[in-house]
Amino acid sequence: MNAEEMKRAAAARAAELVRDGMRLGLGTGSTARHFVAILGEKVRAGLKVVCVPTSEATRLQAEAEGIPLTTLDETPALDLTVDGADELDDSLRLIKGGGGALLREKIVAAASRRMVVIADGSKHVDVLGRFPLPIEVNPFGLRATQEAIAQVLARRWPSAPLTLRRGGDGNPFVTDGGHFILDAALQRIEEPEALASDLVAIPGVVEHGLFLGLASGAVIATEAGLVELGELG
Ligand SMILES: O=C(CO)[C@H](O)[C@H](O)COP(=O)(O)O
Repeated sequence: MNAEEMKRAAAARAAELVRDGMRLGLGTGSTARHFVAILGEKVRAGLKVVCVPTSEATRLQAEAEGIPLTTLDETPALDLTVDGADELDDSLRLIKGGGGALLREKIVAAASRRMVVIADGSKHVDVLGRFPLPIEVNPFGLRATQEAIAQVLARRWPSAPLTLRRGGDGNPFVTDGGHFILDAALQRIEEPEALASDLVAIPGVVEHGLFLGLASGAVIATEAGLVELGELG
């Protein structure tokens, strides 16, 4: 199986968890895109669900698929969110935000009774951190916020690069919420919980890509087949 086939296989397994009447959170990224496509087929075949997308990109795809959408204002509690991840460990701790949707992804995951991660085997790691940690910040006071983050990181990572994410046009990448993203190349995050609480204490930090205690299960597609972690049902 190539990478796309693996993503599709993980998405198809997660789609088996969907029942009539469910309120769903729809993730963002190339793996979540497969899930939304499969869900669209089921909706067109008669499945009744309402969904909250985690990004404008996912909203557009879901609309094109004919999937009924709602908002967290109309539907503040969801049954299940299915989303991809940039990394996950055996304890279902995640790094997310490679696609820049971490803020809405985290709000939607937190509003869901269950969050199931879908990924190919390359995302499954022993220790989080090889993927640079996205940190979403308010553009106001960017430089001051960046320096405050660098000081916090320097306690454990004395020379970790902290880079403002840019789009293809060279301008700063702007999230759906109008914020910027700083990517922290940390390599190994031995204590993600401690880092998470340090980051949220910095004014200007809107959210970070450590998803801790949010995922209840994962479907990981490998060459040898599907591996399931945690609880799917
Ligand atoms: O967090 C995300 C977007 O903000 C994505 O879930 C993450 O980047 C994984 O994407 P992909 O499935 O394309 O590898």
